[in-house]
Amino acid sequence: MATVTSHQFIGSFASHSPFNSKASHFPKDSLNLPIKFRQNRFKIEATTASQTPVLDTLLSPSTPYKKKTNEASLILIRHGESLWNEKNLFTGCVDVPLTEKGVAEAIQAGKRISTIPVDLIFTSSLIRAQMTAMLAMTQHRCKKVPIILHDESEKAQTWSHVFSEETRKQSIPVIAAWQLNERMYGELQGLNKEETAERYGTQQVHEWRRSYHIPPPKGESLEMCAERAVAYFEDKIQPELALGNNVLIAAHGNSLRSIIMYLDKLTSQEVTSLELSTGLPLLYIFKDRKFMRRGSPVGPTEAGVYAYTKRLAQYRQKLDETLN
Ligand SMILES: O=C(O)[C@@H](CO)OP(=O)(O)O
Repeated sequence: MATVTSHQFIGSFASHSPFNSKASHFPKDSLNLPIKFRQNRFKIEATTASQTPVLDTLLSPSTPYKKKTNEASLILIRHGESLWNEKNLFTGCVDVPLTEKGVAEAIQAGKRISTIPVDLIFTSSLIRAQMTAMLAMTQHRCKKVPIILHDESEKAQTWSHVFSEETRKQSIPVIAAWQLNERMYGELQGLNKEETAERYGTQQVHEWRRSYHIPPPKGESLEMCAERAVAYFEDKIQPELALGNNVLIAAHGNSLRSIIMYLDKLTSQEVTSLELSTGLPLLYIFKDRKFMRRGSPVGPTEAGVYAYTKRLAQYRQKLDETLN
């Protein structure tokens, strides 16, 4: 698989959001995704001169453009409870914020990962995932500032330029990608889950919610969701891990289920029983091109999580030395 440096990668992100004005003019395919994105699924786009300033702004020379190690951490966090989780409504791609409980969950998740290295953050384009990533990072002991990249236009790049090298070093780039969005729930969006089960039957609704192949009415099946979320992971996130960059992904129940299915090599049958709690971080180590699941870095198991790799233990020791 082709790899791409952080530099190329972030430069190529600008044109990938169907929610930006440029992208909305592209013709759509049967999934209502702009055809351009499907055709480019495995293609890494070259960086153009006009796409570089945001990257120059946010990635300092100390940020690795070249491989520095064969090991990297990958943290996955499902967003904290949203206002529609609280109301038990199908949410999908509807963009609703976190509840107070969701905010607390995101902060708690941040405490759990506060000594795991993070060089790069990916979120979906939905506010609940972005809030979760940002709130979690307020707890990180590295004290770096997560900064959302805005390269949807040349003006957005220029106007968000940071002029201090020192400040850049204290920043973590955040890339928002629609491909990591929650599965599009079609005509179920906004409906109450319990009422929908009463109307269509528990079995039918369970199949819509958890089966791999069966889509909800006019929505995406997990398989369709995986097609864009896993493709994005393989094309854009995995190359960063391969370069030794530590990555945090804040996304959604189903986009993360599809990514975990890929990481853990689950079958379409096994994934039906995979449930993710809101605000619970999961840690993977990417080493020698393999993903090793390390569970959730929390309380009693924390020592175990750190014991898994020398590199994590060293990072933590360095934080202790700097901050104590
Ligand atoms: O409503 C949704 O978008 C999702 C996640 O909250 O629901 P489900 O649990 O059915 O996948």
